[in-house]
Amino acid sequence: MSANITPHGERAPLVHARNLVREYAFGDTTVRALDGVDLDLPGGRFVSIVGPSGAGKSTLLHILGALDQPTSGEIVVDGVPLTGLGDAQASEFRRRRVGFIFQFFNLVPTMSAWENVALPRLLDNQSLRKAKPEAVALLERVGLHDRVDHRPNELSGGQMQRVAIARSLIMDPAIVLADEPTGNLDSRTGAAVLELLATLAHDRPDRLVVMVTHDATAAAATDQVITVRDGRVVI
Ligand SMILES: Nc1ncnc2c1ncn2[C@@H]1O[C@H](COP(=O)(O)OP(=O)(O)OP(=O)(O)O)[C@@H](O)[C@H]1O
Repeated sequence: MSANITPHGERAPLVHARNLVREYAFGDTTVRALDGVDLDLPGGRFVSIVGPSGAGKSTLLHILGALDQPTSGEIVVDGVPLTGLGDAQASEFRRRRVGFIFQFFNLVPTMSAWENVALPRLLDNQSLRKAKPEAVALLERVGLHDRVDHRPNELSGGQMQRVAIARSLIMDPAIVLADEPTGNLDSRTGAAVLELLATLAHDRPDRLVVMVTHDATAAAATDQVITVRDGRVVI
C-alpha cells in the first residue's frame, strides 16, 4: 500500500509542495531559481512542466526527485518529506521511489536491453538475473518483446527511449520524472513515447508521471500543464 493514503482512507496528493524556494549563490549575487512554488499533484496523472529557459523547470524536477533540496519550504513526495533527508536517505528514496527518464536515454552501451532495464535492481544490491523476468515483462509492456537481447546501438532512438521507460519502472516507483524525453526523437516517435507515458500514468492511480518539456505539442499530450516563469508557477 502506498504511503499516500491518509488515515481516513482519502488519497492525499502524491506531490505536496508549499512555498518552495531554491536559491543559488553565484559570486556576490543570489539567483532565486524557485521563488515560492506551491503544488498539489495526485497520482494517475501525466503532468508537464513548461516555461522559458532559466525559468526553474529543471530545478523543480530535481527537487521532486530528491536530486536537490530547496533552500526553504515544504516538499512531500509519496508521503516522504524530502527536506532534511541525508545523502543516504535521499539516494535510497531516488533508487526505490523515483524513475528517471532523460533526453539522451542514458543506457549502458555494453548491456543488453533487459540488463539495462534490470540495472536499478543491481544498484539496489539485488540480483540482475533474478530481475530478468520482470525486465522482460516491462520490455513487452513498452512494445519491445523482440528486442530483449539487443544492445543500445542495435536500437532506434524511439526503441532506446522505450528501454529507458521500462528501466524507470523496474523499481515500481511512485513518481516518474522525464526530462525532455522526446527532445531527441522525431515527431512520430515522440508522439508514441508520449502516448506510452500517458498510459503508464493512467494505469496506476498511485503513480505520477512528470515531464519537463520545451515542446508545446508534447505538453498538449499531458493532463495538466504547469507553467513556470521566473521561479513561480503561473496559470
Ligand atoms: N547550480 C547552479 N548554480 C547557480 N545557478 C543555477 C544553478 N542551477 C540553476 N541555476 C540558475 O537557476 C535558474 C533556473 O535554472 P533551471 O535550470 O531550473 O531553468 P530551466 O527552466 O530548467 O531552464 P532550461 O529550459 O534552459 O533548461 C537559472 O537562472 C539558472 O541560471
